[in-house]
Amino acid sequence: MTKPVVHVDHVEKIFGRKSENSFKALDGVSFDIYPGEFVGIMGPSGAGKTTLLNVVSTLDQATSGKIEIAGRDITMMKQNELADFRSAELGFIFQDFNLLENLTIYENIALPLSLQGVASKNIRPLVHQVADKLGIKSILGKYPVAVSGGQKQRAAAARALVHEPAIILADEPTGALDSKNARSLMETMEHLNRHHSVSIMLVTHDPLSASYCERILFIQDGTIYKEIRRTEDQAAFHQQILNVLAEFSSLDQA
Ligand SMILES: Nc1ncnc2c1ncn2[C@@H]1O[C@H](COP(=O)(O)OP(=O)(O)OP(=O)(O)O)[C@@H](O)[C@H]1O
Repeated sequence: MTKPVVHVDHVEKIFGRKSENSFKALDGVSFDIYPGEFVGIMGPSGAGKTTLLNVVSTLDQATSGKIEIAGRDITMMKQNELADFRSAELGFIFQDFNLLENLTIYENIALPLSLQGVASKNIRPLVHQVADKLGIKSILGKYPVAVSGGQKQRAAAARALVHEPAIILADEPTGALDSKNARSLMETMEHLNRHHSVSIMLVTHDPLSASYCERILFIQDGTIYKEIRRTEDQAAFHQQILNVLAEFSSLDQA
């Protein structure tokens, strides 16, 4: 049987030490993401989405439970091991692009490889290949200030992918884009997932972005409230997502 690329097992995250001030942001969350899956994480504000992304991405530590990525238990790793693991196995796409302004788009995309000590002659074909996949070959020599928001986010996606990580972790990647660029980025992510088997975990508030996923986990009060899978076309899935979000707002009003 295929092993999951992300295995989250009864994870808890408690903020604060003293019992009167402590807050359980994740309360026994378990799920798997299999290689080549495109999974969305949704839920109301304060539900625990960012906390979940932070513990899966090794940026924060779970209080208890186990998280395995690409078969390695990240909850047992030391800080220096985690840094190496993160740069080899994870690709990040954030809302605000996080491109370095004083590096060209080429240099930004090459960064994860340079940090891993890949020789520059080997970097060039890899950057060109990923830029080609994302349709940004023509802007490789430009600086971030000289390209559009949509191109910046494609460059950030290329940087996340260039070292072929086990999984891409995306946090509101369309949050700073207009609707045309948002749609285009999501179509590209869907293409990368379907045709290049890139595994993606996407945290988003946006039902339209989420409708590009194959499966959505809805989080409420630190637990998985519901899981839905795309079985029909995207428009029907979009409607299904809106229906679950409506359940949340009726819970809020109850
Ligand atoms: N460092 C912290 N210390 C204490 N409580 C925290 C901390 N970080 C988050 N929380 C609390 O944990 C809960 C979950 O927060 P989290 O940021 O994961 O929610 P979210 O679902 O990502 O929300 P949003 O959609 O608004 O970004 C919230 O109640 C938040 O106040």
